[in-house]
Amino acid sequence: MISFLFIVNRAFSGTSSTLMSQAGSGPRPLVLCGPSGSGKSTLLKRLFAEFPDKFGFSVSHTTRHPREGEQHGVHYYFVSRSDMERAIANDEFIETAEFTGNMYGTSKQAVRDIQSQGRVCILDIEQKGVEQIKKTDLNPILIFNNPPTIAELERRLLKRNSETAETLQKRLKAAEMEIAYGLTPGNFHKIINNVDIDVAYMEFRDFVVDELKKQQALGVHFN
Ligand SMILES: Nc1ncnc2c1ncn2[C@@H]1O[C@H](COP(=O)(O)OP(=O)(O)OP(=O)(O)O)[C@@H](O)[C@H]1O
Repeated sequence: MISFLFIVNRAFSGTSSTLMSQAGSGPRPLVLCGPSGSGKSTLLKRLFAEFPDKFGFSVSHTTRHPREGEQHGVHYYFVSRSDMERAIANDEFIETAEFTGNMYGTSKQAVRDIQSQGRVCILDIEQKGVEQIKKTDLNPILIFNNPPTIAELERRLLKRNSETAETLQKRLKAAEMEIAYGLTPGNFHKIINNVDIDVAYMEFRDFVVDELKKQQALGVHFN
C-alpha cells in the first residue's frame, strides 16, 4: 500500500487563502462521471479495495420509506417530501433525482461529513450533478471516464445483463451527449480513456494518489 506521506519538495502554485481554506475543510471530494457502462463502479471498487480507509461515500437523502434493516443516517437519511423540497429550495443539495415517485439526493452537508472524517468523498454523479457541484464551494476533483466507442459501451451493458431494450437505448443515447460534455476542454481535470481496465485503473489510481499528495503538501489532514 502507498503511503501518502512524502517529503514536500514542490513549488506551491496556489494562493495562501486557497491553502488555508483547503487545509481547513478536509480532503477535496472526488467526482467520477461517465456514461452508464463505462466502468465507473469497476474503477471505484478497485480503488476501495486498494485503499480501504482513504475514501468514503456520502449518505444520500430519500423520501422513500426505509426497508427492513435500513437505518436513518447509515443507509440513507429518510425525510419527508416537504422537508426535502424545503432543503432543495434552500440550496442544500448538489444533485437530486426522482425515481418511481420518490426523491433522492446528495446534500452538501453529507459530503462535508465525509471530509471532516479525513476521507475523500467519492461522488459517482451525472453531468447535471457535475454542473451543480461546480457552483458550490466543495472544490471537487473532476474525472471523466471515457469509453472507447458507443458500440463498446453497448457490448459492456449487454454483457452486464442489466438492461431492457428500452433502458439500453436510453443509456446509449444519453452517452453521446455525456461524452461530448466530458471531452469538452475545461469541464474535467482528468479524462481516463477506459479501454483496457487494468491500464485505465492504473491511470486513475496514479492521478488520484498524486492529487492526494498535493493536498497533503498543502496541509490537508487525511484519515
Ligand atoms: N475497461 C473495460 N473493458 C471491458 N469491460 C469493462 C471495462 N470496464 C468495465 N467493464 C465491464 O462493463 C460493465 C459496466 O461496468 P460498470 O458497471 O463498472 O459501469 P458503470 O459506469 O459503473 O455503469 P452505471 O453508471 O450503469 O453504474 C461491467 O460488466 C464491467 O465488468
